[in-house]
Amino acid sequence: MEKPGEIVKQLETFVVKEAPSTAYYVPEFISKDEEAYLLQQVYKAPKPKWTQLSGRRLQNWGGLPHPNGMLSEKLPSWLEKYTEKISALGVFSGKTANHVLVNEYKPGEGIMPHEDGPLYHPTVTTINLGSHTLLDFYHPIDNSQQDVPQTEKSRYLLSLLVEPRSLLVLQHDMYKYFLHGIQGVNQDILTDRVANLSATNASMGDCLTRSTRVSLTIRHVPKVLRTTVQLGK
Ligand SMILES: O=C(O)CCC(=O)C(=O)O
Ligand SMILES: [Fe+2]
Repeated sequence: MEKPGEIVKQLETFVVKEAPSTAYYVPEFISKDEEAYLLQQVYKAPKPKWTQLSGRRLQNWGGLPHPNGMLSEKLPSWLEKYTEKISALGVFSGKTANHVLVNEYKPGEGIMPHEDGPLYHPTVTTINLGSHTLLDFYHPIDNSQQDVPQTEKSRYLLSLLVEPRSLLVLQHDMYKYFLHGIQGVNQDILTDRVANLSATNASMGDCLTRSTRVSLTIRHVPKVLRTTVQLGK
């Protein structure tokens, strides 16, 4: 048995050594059948479950994270299987993930560089479905560097190639210090800035065409309201 809060040994072998601390990249974390099943479940959700944003649409499962605490909702069993499997890797300090954000990106869509903020345990785990993407990492804006232009280009650090069926785990500086985003493009040309390239099926110089990608972003929200919802009272 693992001690609570300890990262399991198997996960340590998947650390991306070419990136700052800490990114784990696990190719083929789930099978093709599991991928098809998860996509089927995502697309079974009723239309109002989707929120359309600019550049992506999303489903929120588990409750809405809030500074005063999340009114937590039980996850559906098709997600619970994976929140439990991933939590058993020890990435949430012995706690179990209680929140899942499903993001869908069509080719050409993406997400602006951002931080995930203080409402979550500082670990994000992502199961990737349907298409690859490149997740790009950026230095935060440094206001003391007034003479150096602070553009996305100058702040860009590296990218991680996430392939379908892979698991990505980000902690420490890769979660807390660097910003992450996805460019809204149709194709990705792989350069030597793809830090996990040697752990993927791709090679330097490859041009990968995006199709629709669905990501399951699995996290732990520590602050939960201890409320029993009583209907009809
Ligand atoms: O789709 C992804 O992998 C990234 C999503 C993300 O950054 C977020 O939901 O905060
Ligand atoms: Fe994010």
